Amino acid sequence: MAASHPSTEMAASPMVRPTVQELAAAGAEEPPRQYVLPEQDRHGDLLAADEFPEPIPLVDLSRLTDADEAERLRAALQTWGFFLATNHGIEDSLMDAMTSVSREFFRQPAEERQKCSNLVDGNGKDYQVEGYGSDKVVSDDQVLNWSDRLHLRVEPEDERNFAKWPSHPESFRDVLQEYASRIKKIRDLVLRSIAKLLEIDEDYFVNQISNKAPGFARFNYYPPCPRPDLVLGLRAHSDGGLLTILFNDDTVGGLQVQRDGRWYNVPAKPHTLLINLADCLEIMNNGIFTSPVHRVVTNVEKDRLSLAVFYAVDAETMLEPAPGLLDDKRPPRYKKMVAKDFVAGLFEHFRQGKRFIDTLKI
Ligand SMILES: O=C(O)CCC(=O)C(=O)O
Ligand SMILES: [Fe+2]
Repeated sequence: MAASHPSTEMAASPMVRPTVQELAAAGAEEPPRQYVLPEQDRHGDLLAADEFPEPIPLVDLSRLTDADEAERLRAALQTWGFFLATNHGIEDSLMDAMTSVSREFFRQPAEERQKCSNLVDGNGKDYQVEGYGSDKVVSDDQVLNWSDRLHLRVEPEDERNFAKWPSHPESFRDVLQEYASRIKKIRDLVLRSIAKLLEIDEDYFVNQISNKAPGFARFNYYPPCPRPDLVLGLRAHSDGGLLTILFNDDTVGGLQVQRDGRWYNVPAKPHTLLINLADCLEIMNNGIFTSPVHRVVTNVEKDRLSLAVFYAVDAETMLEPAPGLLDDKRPPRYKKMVAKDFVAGLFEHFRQGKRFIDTLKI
């Protein structure tokens, strides 16, 4: 089942337990039972998903002012809710540096990684939103994801908490800061282009992002798994915020997207960015473009890394369809809700394997 997964995580009382990376390194033949999906949710093997149908939704960001490229964006969003961005202006060298510092972080010995732990005082009872760790256990019947992550706030800039940012490799901080400042521009370009497609004020969505609105970088690390047929690297979900910019491993597949009840392997291309709509933007555009449900499967041999940056709105923002999209013939399709209540609902629904946005549909 699909859930909306928030960019921040549930406050809870986790048990101290090995990270998935440590489990994988220990070489067990079977994943521990907490990771094993109920039978009806298993996905057989990687072939359970179809190959991605042509054409792959590629959008050239340097040409978005051209009508034909804007139409490609519309087609991609209508069909998939995401696209692969080319000519986004970030040099290959910066993207390669981002990959390399991320890899280096996860390659360090566990004690080094734990210096960024999200557990408060390492006591295993309290944890903070930012930092390194795996899923938090909040109930006995929770099915855990076969992945670990490093979760860091990148927006607003003055709320970056460098105490949680890795100090090794040394360049990590500079590279992430540079990358974050570059993709923020891409965020605004894409939000403006979407508003234009919808024929509303070009700045409508950008203006929903106040200077307090959070942006989180989430480095996902998926270790190899001895039984990829039994687990998911990341359970089916849609992203809870406004827009997500994903920098995906182009050498190891695993991301799948759902359309009309079927799963498709999402293609990855070197040095492209995958940009997807998230739930709050689905509400704001009154469901014309929807937030895609996706998941990650693992494989026996290779580890996989991705970097998702989630852009959200400020807690006090009212989530509602843009007034410019409503008239007698186009009534609102979603109930209004303050963003902080939406985020609170996300947590609970994600835990239950449901999408909170579905409960707002009129
Ligand atoms: O690892 C991926 O490709 C996707 C990650 C993702 O969906 C997420 O972090 O929300
Ligand atoms: Fe996601």
